[in-house]
Amino acid sequence: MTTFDLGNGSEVVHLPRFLPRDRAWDWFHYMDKHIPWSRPTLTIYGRPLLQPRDSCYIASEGLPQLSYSGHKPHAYSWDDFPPLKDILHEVHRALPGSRFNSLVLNRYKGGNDYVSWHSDEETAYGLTPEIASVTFGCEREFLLKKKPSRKARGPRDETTRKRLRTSTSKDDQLSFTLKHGSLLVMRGYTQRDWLHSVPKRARAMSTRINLTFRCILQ
Ligand SMILES: O=C(O)CCC(=O)C(=O)O
Ligand SMILES: [Fe+2]
Repeated sequence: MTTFDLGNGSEVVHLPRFLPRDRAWDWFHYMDKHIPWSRPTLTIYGRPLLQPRDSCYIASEGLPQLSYSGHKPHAYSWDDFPPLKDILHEVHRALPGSRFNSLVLNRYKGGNDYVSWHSDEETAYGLTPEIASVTFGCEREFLLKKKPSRKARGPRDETTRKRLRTSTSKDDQLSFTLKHGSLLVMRGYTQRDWLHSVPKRARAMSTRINLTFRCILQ
C-alpha cells in the first residue's frame, strides 16, 4: 500500500494487488455479462454528448437521486447483484471505518472510451469524501492534476491566463497505471482541489471495468 500526500489535506492511496487475480476475473466476467450497462446522452456545456463509456449506478434505499451532466441515472439495488456486495465487503475490509452506500460502475470498451477531466465534488458527498476505485480487466492510465488555485479562477486578461497556464509544475500532476485487481483511494480535499481523468489510449484493446464506491451523507 502506497500513500501519496498531495499537499493541503489531499491524499491518494494505491494498492496495486488488492484482489486476487482469478477472483477479480470471475467478478469481471460476471459484471460484463449481468450489469444493465447503458450509454446515456449527457449535456456538456449545453451540447448533447454520448457518454464515452458505459455506466450503471447502484445505491442503498432512500438516498437522494444522483445527477451529473444533466443525467439522472436509475439507482439499482445492491440486492440485485450479490457479487457487488462481496466486492463492497472487500473494500470495507481494506479501509476500516469506511461505509460506502453507493457505486458508479464504468465500462471502457477499448482505448477510445474515456472519462474526461472532472472531480466528483458533490454536496451530497460532503467536503472531504473518500472515494474507493477498483479496477478489473484492461489496465489504463489514471491521471490527476491540480485545479487552478481558487485565487486564479474566474475571468482574467490574456497575459495572466497564459502565465497561469505555463506555471503548472510537475508537482501538480500524477499518473497511476491502474491494473486488474487494484484499488485506488482518493480522500481529504482531493475532489475540491484536484481533477482526475482516464484518457483515450490507442493501445488499450480490451475492456476495462471500474467501480467507484462513494458515501452519500444523509
Ligand atoms: O474509471 C476510473 O478509473 C475513474 C472513474 C471516475 O472517475 C468516476 O466514475 O467518477
Ligand atoms: Fe471520478
